[in-house]
Amino acid sequence: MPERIALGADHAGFTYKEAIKTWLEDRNYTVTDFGTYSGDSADYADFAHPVASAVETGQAECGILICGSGQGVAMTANKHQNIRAALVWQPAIAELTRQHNDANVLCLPERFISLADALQSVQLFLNTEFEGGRHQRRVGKIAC
Ligand SMILES: O=C(CO)[C@H](O)[C@H](O)[C@H](O)COP(=O)(O)O
Repeated sequence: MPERIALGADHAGFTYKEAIKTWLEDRNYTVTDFGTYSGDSADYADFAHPVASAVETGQAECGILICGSGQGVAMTANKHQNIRAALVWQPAIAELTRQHNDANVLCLPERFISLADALQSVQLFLNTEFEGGRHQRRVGKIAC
């Protein structure tokens, strides 16, 4: 299970990023926080690229990104090779995207998910194994 987590958000994900960071640190995860560091308006790509790069290079074992809808950070992170960034809007999807997609970046929409569901999604994302098997074959076909 991952221990080193890269974290990032724009202004619309800042509040949940801070809550998720506290949740992770309370559980002894090693967190690298790539910002943003306030609620001032910011551009999601400026945080999604560094998080995706950290996962790509192995600095972090997985990433968590938050913006208003989750879409901007997911689109940005998925531009990176070997990144499978999953937009998650309820906890069951977090579990499923680990089991079936071997997702390595969790993308959350702060404006459309409760904090309780976001934290439960983080917990499931970090503690669910990839099932492999037929899913490994399918994941292998994603990269182009
Ligand atoms: O990428 C997004 C939308 O697809 C994110 O939700 C952003 O956080 C959002 O666009 C920010 O919007 P704002 O009006 O600048 O607060």
